[in-house]
Amino acid sequence: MTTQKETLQFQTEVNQLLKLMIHSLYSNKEIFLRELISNASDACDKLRFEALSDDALFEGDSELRVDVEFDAEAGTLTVRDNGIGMSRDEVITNIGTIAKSGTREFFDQLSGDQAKDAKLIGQFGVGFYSAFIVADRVTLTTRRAGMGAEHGVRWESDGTGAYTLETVESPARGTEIVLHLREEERGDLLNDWRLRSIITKYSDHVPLPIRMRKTDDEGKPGEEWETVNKASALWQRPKSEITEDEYKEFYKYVGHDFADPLAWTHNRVEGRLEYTSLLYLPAKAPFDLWDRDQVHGIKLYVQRVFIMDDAEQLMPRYLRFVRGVIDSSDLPLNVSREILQGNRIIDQMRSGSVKKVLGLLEEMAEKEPEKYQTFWDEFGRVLKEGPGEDFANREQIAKLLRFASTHTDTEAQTVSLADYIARMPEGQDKIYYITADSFLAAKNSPHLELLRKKGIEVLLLSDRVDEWLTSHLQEFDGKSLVSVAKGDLDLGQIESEDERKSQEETEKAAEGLVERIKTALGERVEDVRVSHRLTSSPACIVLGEHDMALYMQQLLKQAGHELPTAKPVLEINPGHPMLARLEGESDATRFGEWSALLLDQAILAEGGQLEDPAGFVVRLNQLMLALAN
Ligand SMILES: Nc1ncnc2c1ncn2[C@@H]1O[C@H](COP(=O)(O)OP(=O)(O)OP(=O)(O)O)[C@@H](O)[C@H]1O
Repeated sequence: MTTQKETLQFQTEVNQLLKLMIHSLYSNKEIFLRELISNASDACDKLRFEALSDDALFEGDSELRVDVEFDAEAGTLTVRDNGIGMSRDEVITNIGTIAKSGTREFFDQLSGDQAKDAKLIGQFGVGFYSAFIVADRVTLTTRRAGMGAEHGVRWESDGTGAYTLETVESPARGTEIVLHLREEERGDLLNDWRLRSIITKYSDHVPLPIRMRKTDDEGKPGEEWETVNKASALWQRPKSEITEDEYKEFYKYVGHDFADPLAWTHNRVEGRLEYTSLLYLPAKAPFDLWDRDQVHGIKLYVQRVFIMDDAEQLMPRYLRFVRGVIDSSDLPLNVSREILQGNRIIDQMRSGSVKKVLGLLEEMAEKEPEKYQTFWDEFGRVLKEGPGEDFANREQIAKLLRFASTHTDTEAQTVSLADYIARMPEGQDKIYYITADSFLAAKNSPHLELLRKKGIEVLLLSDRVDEWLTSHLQEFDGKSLVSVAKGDLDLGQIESEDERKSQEETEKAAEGLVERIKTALGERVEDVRVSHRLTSSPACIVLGEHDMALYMQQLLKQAGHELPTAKPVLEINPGHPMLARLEGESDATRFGEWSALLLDQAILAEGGQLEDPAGFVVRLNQLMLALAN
């Protein structure tokens, strides 16, 4: 049975991606085979998982495999699997559109420079479309496991804008992809030896047989099939027998990555619990890393049999960049996602694996600090979610954190908490930090004035996650972390008795001014007081110790959250000429306007938003005019 052919258009992004891929990946064209085999193997894994609860899906054939064959005369190369297959709707969504999160960011970052773009595509994931690097027409025929033979689907395209779709009779479940090779590729690729060597190079470790036809004495493919790859579970082999290259290739397969991994840890745990884990750190962050709901990269196996992908129970979110496999000897083979929830074995494997990853990072930070820095630059912001998420490992994660600080005054996050403590002068017993919505806002914050003058280092935190981090990490190595923008700034022993005295005197002398400003600002402020932290700015806003930074409040409000409005405390610097001027102002209205200006600019400097920005502008203009006269 064949229905009429329907022609459908690719999503615009697919067209763009196709063009780009053909141009920038040509020099590495043979990877198309790895991509197609990888998809085929994933499809087999999916079938195995679904069949756990419905054996009938195997349709009597549970020996999952990928076959590769070619026809030199027809100029075709075929990759066939007996995996899950796709329904018509699935073909349209999976093959005609890109539904990945991070797609927009990806297109935004493209530069037109082929080498750079090739790297980006690698990170984004090349997948099925890489077939068009070598083929000028691709025919995909598929039938979903469990559906009748009449539900086969044929998809065909020349990779330029549109594809056709028709329903076909398809007795075999799974997917067959026929590549009609470009004329100039045929000589190179339609060759038994060449294809076998590509398969061994890229897919040796795929834990599923990849077969080709046995050749006769003349090197022509015959009727019988033979397995070309090792098809064994790499992670079950002894470490000493696995080469670096094998580890790297295996990573590209499990991690769906194009580039080599940054590091890995391979462990066999024996005793009460038995499992093997092979966990990788990627070198580059994928485009959807910021999506906290992004799938997780751990494949779960039970006694070498694939169970499921993206087992989120095996890695916490703050380690969602980790890729790899965990193979358990203790779980039952018919385990389901539901069983994994709250399962004791899973919990123990998870905490063991987290320890391994943190250990790997710790060792790298210690022995290869430059390499660790590249890791931090890619994934640091994700790791910062750790102390809030993983209480048990808080100390260990805290050791791995890196920050910008006033010590270097650059945006690079290179300072560890231990570095900071090692530099603390005598008398300092706290770790000072400031959070802001940009590095410059943090660096130039008026709150740092006094500390800078005294040569006290302050960590400059400007990642979104930093407020969350500091609300969960209140202590490190017995020293509390203190925001210099919140609460009373307690400098402890750093301040001398004389300084304290002179501060008290200043406060006394300014009592009258403080009262007048308080009255003028009324309900807008919680309190007005003399500042301790300012040396060159006239005023600043201070939040309660447990209040959220103004820029964060802003963000949450924009996202539709209802927040109680915490009123700020205004701190003034009576030594500043502006305050001296204010003090001399006897006109009550003018005094009120000036006080409001002082408050508004302090809010702005904190990254807050004014309730009445137009009023602020009017007041500012009046002031400028007054000065001009
Ligand atoms: N042989 C296949 N059998 C069943 N489904 C397939 C097959 N090949 C591709 N698909 C489906 O098409 C989707 C898109 O494939 P594609 O290779 O473009 O991206 P991907 O595999 O999701 O990610 P990546 O880009 O990292 O490889 C797959 O997620 C899968 O659902």
